[in-house]
Amino acid sequence: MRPDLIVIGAGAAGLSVASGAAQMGAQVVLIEGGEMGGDCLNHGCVPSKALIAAASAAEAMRQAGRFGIAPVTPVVDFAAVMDHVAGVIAEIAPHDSQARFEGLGVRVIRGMARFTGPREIAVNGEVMSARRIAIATGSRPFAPPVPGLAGLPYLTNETVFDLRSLPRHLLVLGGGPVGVELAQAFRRLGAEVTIVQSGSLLPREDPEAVEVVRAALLREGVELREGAKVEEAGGVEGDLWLRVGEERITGSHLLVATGRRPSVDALDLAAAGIATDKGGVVTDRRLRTSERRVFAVGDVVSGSPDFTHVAGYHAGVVIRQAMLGLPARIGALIPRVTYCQPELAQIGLTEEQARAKHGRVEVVRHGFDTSDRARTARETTGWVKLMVHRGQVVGVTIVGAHAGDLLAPWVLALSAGTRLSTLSGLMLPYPTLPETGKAAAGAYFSAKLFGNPWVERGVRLVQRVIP
Ligand SMILES: Cc1cc2nc3c(=O)[nH]c(=O)nc-3n(C[C@H](O)[C@H](O)[C@H](O)COP(=O)(O)OP(=O)(O)OC[C@H]3O[C@@H](n4cnc5c(N)ncnc54)[C@H](O)[C@@H]3O)c2cc1C
Ligand SMILES: NC(=O)c1ccc[n+]([C@@H]2O[C@H](COP(=O)([O-])OP(=O)(O)OC[C@H]3O[C@@H](n4cnc5c(N)ncnc54)[C@H](O)[C@@H]3O)[C@@H](O)[C@H]2O)c1
Repeated sequence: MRPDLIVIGAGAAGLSVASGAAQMGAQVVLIEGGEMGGDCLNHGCVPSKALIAAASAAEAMRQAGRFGIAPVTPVVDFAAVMDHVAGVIAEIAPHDSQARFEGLGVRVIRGMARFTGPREIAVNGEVMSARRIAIATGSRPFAPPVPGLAGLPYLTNETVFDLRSLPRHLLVLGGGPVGVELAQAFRRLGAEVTIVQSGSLLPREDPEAVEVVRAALLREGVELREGAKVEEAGGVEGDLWLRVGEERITGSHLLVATGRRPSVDALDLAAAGIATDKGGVVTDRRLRTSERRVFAVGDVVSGSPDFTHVAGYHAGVVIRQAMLGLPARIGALIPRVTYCQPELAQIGLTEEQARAKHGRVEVVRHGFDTSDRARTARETTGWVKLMVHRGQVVGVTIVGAHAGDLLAPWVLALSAGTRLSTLSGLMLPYPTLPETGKAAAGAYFSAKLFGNPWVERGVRLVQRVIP
């Protein structure tokens, strides 16, 4: 039988394409060369957020004094923490499992796939073709060509969640989202941690928001080495070093978190005539590759940011086209959250991007220190920042506790083109954190209304005429 669709890769992107297509009645073959669930379930979002949850429980014990509860230094059973992490993965795994997909009518093949022609795939010695193919092979951690690094027993996101004992001193090479989230988590669990970052921390994010995160990391004892060019790495297991200039930065373990590279090598895309560049598979905005009936989705797409929600969104774009024959293309609005504490969330343009694109931009910032709910929880660090161009919000940055959750109404507002006046006029329950976003929207108008001589003159006039 010739299937309607072959999906290569059973991570967030491939699983979403395969389940959607199968549930719409298509004949689907899903090929996975590693673990079902891919990076997000096994080595990415799920274990990292489970570790972060354990770490924040430990930190809450240290910080309990602000509530009148005796603060304690937590006794961390690291192996038990890692059991918790593994337990969360195991709880979610059935959703991504071979059994579930077979139950949906998908033929699941465990093996590495490669192209043998434009729409022909070989796996485990079997050659098959399909009307359409989706490449969903994701990405792998990338280690920079630092002399000496390749020979060291370093960790990546693929191995760090297998640790059974807490590193004494974790060196983290790379200060992007992986580095920052894991550095803080390990520090809170009791390790010494040093981040060594070539530029500044979280370089894609609003520098003012990053400053709030930086201050929190430093306060908690994470050592930061920004602007550090690592020239050499060396040492032996348990005693490793990174050389920056004349100085050796030492630690017991090394986590390399210096970015990702698309997983394309095993696919032999040249055999299919599918174009790639160093970012991955080249697609148009409909996610079609240079071979029009072959799509690419998720991390493997060149120029697309690596997020699970992007992978899921890509799947929808492909299913609409491949299953229903409807036109669909990817949009430009991609939210993102770094789950350090305080969290850092972004949708649309940052302040710098908004100024570069629109020139005249009004920026409104409202602090959580004005939120009664934040005060009750003693979590008043951070703010909501709105970038407004001609009355329309073009970007939102939130840094603070629960920033990721607080982003949701702004994702809707920016997607729907909601006017700021609608947002400032909302009645939100008191006391809740989203009130801070509403207050930021209100501040945009109050700056124009209060103390404005024209408004004052108008009010005086109205007061004279109304009974
Ligand atoms: C530590 C960490 C934390 C993260 N946290 C978040 C987060 O909080 N939120 C978020 O949105 N994103 C997060 N991400 C990013 C997220 O994990 C990825 O964007 C997402 O997993 C991409 O899914 P994918 O399906 O494109 O690729 P993958 O999950 O990489 O899946 C690709 C699959 O294809 C298989 N494969 C590869 N080549 C072949 C082949 N030739 N034949 C057969 N199978 C093949 C692989 O084995 C793999 O299972 C995190 C990433 C990391 C590393
Ligand atoms: N919360 C989330 O949604 C989340 C969390 C983790 C990862 N992710 C995704 O995974 C992707 C990969 O994350 P990442 O943090 O590994 O990559 P990244 O590319 O975002 O950050 C890596 C950092 O390492 C630095 N770096 C590179 N080479 C270096 C060197 N030789 N020495 C010192 N520093 C160096 C870079 O300046 C960069 O800031 C992210 O871009 C993101 O899309 C998302």
